Amino acid sequence: MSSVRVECVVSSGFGIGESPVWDEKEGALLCVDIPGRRACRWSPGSGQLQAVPLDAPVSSVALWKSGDYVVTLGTRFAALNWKEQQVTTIAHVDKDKPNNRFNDGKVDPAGRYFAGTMAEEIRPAVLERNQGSLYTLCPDLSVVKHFDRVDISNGLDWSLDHKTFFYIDSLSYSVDAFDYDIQTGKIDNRRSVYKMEKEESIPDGMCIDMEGKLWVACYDGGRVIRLDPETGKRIQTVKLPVDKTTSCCFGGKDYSEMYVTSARDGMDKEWLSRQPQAGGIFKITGLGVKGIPPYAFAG
Ligand SMILES: O=C(O)[C@H](O)[C@@H](O)[C@H](O)[C@H](O)CO
Ligand SMILES: [Zn+2]
Repeated sequence: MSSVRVECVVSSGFGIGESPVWDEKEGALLCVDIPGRRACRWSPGSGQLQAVPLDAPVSSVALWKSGDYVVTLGTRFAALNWKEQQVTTIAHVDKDKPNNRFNDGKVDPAGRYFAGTMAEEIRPAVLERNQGSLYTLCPDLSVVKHFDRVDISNGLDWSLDHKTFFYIDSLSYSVDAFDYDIQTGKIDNRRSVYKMEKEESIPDGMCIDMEGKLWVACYDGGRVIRLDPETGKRIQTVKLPVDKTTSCCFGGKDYSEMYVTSARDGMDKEWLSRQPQAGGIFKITGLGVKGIPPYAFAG
């Protein structure tokens, strides 16, 4: 058994840190601060955290074949030119729902950008229910809506054979699977593959490893858990020193390290004084399993 080590690598408090993505070309970790309205890039070499301020809550960031990034910003899909700090709107969703915003998003193995929406929260996990939908931004820049009546659209990833799409609507306390058609990007046959245990609290961001197992960040659970979607069993738990763990991805050399984002919003003074690293970014080493590189938007 390798020895698992958890280290706080960025302590500058993210309101809600989210959407960690390893940018291999830059050797850096991308992520966002949703209420802080900034897209961030952290370089392990220099330890430098760069940030691009944006004009709306930014909930996910993805690589783009063009060399720019794509982000979900408010209820828009947008292009982000990092160097020029310039944002261009690509498409607009939920136009009839002014209180909505995008939440988590990720690119599928064919280069489609999947992202879902939710009503803005009154406080963590408290919001108007059923307001969200799941969307895809296709490489031809058209948008497809898969379904609505989502509470908090969250973690997503695809099986290694691309035949299954995994998805989390946080307030269902379940990790779900759909049949996935990589040719068309269509999803079908929804079922639950894991029900959260009480102490695991709310399922949030998620990623898959090289063995096809799922890692889920547990919001208010202070941990990431490794699940076998075939058996529906939890295989491993890694605890973190903060309760509001929001998402995870693999990165670093050969995708052998895991990065975990966290949030500090919704914590009072006393809670924050017990968990001063809340809102930080954590690196986990020694997991003994690697991840896979993120896909880039093909538009
Ligand atoms: O990180 C996210 O995905 C949301 O934007 C957060 O708001 C939390 O998930 C939510 O509060 C937990 O239920
Ligand atoms: Zn999330």
